[in-house]
Amino acid sequence: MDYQGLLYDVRDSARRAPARGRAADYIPALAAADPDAFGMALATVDGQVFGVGDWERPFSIQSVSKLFTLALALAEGGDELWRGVGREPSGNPFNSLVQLESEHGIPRNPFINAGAVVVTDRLLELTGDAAGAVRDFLRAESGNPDVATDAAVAASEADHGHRNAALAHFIAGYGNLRNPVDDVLAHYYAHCAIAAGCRDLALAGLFLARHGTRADGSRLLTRSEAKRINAVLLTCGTYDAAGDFAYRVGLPGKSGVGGGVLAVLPGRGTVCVWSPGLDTAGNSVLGVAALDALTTLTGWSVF
Ligand SMILES: NC(=O)CC[C@H](N)C(=O)O
Repeated sequence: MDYQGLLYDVRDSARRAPARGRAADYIPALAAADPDAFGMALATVDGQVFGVGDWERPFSIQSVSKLFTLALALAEGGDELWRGVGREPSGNPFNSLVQLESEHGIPRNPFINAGAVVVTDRLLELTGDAAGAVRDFLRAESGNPDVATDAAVAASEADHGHRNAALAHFIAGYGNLRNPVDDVLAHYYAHCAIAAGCRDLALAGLFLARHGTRADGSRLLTRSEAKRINAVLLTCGTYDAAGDFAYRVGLPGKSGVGGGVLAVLPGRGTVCVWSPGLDTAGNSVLGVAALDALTTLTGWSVF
């Protein structure tokens, strides 16, 4: 398979998308990103990685981090996690408050902000350093020691984080946080504000394509846990656009408002694409277009 040629074809196809979207501006530190920038990396289960465009340039991983917090919290603490967070699509925007009250402070799934706050809380309880655990995992799997939190982005998030603070306090009001709200939010912002490139994220996501096995051959998750994370990614990983993402792309995937999307090709590899222009749901316009082109050209959808 000519992976490099495939990536060029996918990039050319994505670039024909009629719109570019807009960079997220509710986090001011992200607003200046060029909506036309584009990078893509494809990693294979044996650890080879191919790239096109700005595939090594670090960007703010934002909610792509939620995939790693979930995997690490399950690896450390097991199924007990699911007592505090559900596994159903929310059908609401990623930062919505509306379901929390009627559902008694148990967020719908780990990939909306409310759910990720709960997962961050559990990972903090289990490790003592939730953001550090995510950063260290990304470094280890990518082999890139430069993966780190961008302190300016984390501070910008905290300064404009009224919605997330409201979500976290609301959850705490129902007794579903075990650490002080401010500590949980600090770790949440710190893992969202990690800067990493498409190459790093594609390599770091490979454990999901390898059915739970890490780059060094050790096991992070059981085969069954990895399968389940892929299922939750497919149904909930792209917020209230998860149905459209399944329709167009047909892969488990996680997006972030920095413009990254990490998708899993089970048994085959991973793809990470980055372009900061977002659609109204908060997913990268060119990123989704590229993944659509990839699965259309190759037939690699899970369906
Ligand atoms: N969807 C996202 O990427 C949102 C993450 C962002 N850190 C927030 O809390 O709003």
